[in-house]
Amino acid sequence: MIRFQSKYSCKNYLMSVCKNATWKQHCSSLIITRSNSVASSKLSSSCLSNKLNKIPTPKKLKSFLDEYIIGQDVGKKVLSVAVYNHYLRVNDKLKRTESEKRKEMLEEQLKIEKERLKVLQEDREDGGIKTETKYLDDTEARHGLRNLELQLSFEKNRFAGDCDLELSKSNVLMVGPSGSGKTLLATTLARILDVPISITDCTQLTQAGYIGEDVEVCIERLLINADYDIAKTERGIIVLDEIDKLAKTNGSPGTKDVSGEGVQQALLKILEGHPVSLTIKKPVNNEKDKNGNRVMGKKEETFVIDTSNILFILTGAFVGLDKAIAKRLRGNEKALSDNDNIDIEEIVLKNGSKTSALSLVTPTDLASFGLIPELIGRVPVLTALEPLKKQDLFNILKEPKNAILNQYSYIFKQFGVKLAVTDEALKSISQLALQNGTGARGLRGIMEKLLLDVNFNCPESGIKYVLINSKTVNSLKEHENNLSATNVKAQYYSRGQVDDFIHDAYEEDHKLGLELDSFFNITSAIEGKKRDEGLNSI
Ligand SMILES: Nc1ncnc2c1ncn2[C@@H]1O[C@H](COP(=O)(O)OP(=O)(O)OP(=O)(O)O)[C@@H](O)[C@H]1O
Repeated sequence: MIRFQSKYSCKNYLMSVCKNATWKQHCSSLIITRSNSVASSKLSSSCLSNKLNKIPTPKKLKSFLDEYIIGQDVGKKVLSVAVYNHYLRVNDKLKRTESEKRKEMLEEQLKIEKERLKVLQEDREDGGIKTETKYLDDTEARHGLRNLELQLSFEKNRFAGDCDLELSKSNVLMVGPSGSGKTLLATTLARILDVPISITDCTQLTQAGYIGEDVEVCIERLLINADYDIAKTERGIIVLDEIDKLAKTNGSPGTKDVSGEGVQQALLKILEGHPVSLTIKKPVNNEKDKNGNRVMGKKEETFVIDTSNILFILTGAFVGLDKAIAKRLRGNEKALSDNDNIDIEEIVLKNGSKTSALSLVTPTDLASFGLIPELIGRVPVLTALEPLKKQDLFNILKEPKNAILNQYSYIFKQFGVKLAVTDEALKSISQLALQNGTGARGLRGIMEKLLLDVNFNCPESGIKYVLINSKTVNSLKEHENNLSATNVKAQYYSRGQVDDFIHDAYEEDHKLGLELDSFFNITSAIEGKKRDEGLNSI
């Protein structure tokens, strides 16, 4: 913020520094109060427009993540710190640029004010005052000059001790089994920070010039998700999913690995931070067809996006990496299992605790897997997500803000059915998902199968309450290999059978029974009140 002593000096100054016409227009609309005039110049606010106003602390970020993501404590912590530091760095960079611009502006302004003071003094000596400077007196001009000098010296000393210090970029690599929450973590962070995000599947990418998508497509998607706002794009998050699929292959000598190593090479520049020029067709809806109907047209436009402030989060399951890590550690640690099953290897640490082998991943392991050292070097923050255990899967069904069970209960509520699922049933569902080895991703599929028949039967049928208990899940298990046999044994109740509904729920899940009891008590109390009020109003 720049303080000016008078509207005159402010307007004059802005006119002198602004070369482009729109700025001149802004200058004339500035509102300045004469006492302690503050020109909230749009010039400085434009510098700040791509700054995150308040970055939540790592602790706050983690507690936000806790509301949506079950387990993965280490991953959440690492990511919270990395993201916090990344945006501190982004803001610091912007503050420095802004400070440089301010210095230039203040220096220019000082020059102008000195000139003015000179003219004023000459006028006084001549005994007359020129019209254009009539409301500036000597004392005010001196005050203004002093104020500007103070501001300039503040700006000059602002980064005095740290002017050679440049914080380097910290992209993140997250390894972890499929369905453990890697993408969910990144998208939740973007939502908390209110920054745009794009997710690109690396298996679609190829080296420029070959059939497939060029690496720049990830920036193009981010730009689209940021509504073509360059400033917003430049502080967004890009997730490069399935990065492990880009591992170098030991193909026959002389053949080019255009979808593996070639893509890794192409990613280096954008990961490090470079301006990337994109020519894309931007939709414009101001075109009309020959019948006068408005149609969505497309206009080719070129955007230059600087990737230095974009946070890249690379994710991948790295199948087999856990076995390689366990093998490496076998000399000094004891690997629990040494078989080829789909379970992630666990390692017993010296202190006796167990951890997934993936959480002990090092850059060397990644290089042996097939990532090129230059890429690994550009992703200094490395973290691993743990395979989800049965209890985690159970919690995922029930606890997060966007819990799967809440989503289904809500759908059923839309067609007037109260859905209740016992804890025993949820445990059996978690067990099934664990056996499938698809992590939390499998939970939704199981729920879909389980509720298909119920969902088919209930709407507009007179059924008001549905109970899913362990018998229901067992009946699904019986039909496990038969996709057409969806006739699961759910319990259905009509409006008059609410007591049976609560009683059956109590039988398998006492807590659920209590919850239903109090739910129906409250509901009937509300209904009673509504009835009474209705009577009173008659
Ligand atoms: N830790 C978790 N807490 C809550 N929900 C989770 C968790 N992990 C996964 N989920 C659920 O599973 C779904 C799939 O998770 P996500 O896409 O994040 O997996 P991923 O690790 O990226 O898998 P992939 O490697 O296959 O892409 C999410 O939409 C979410 O509903």
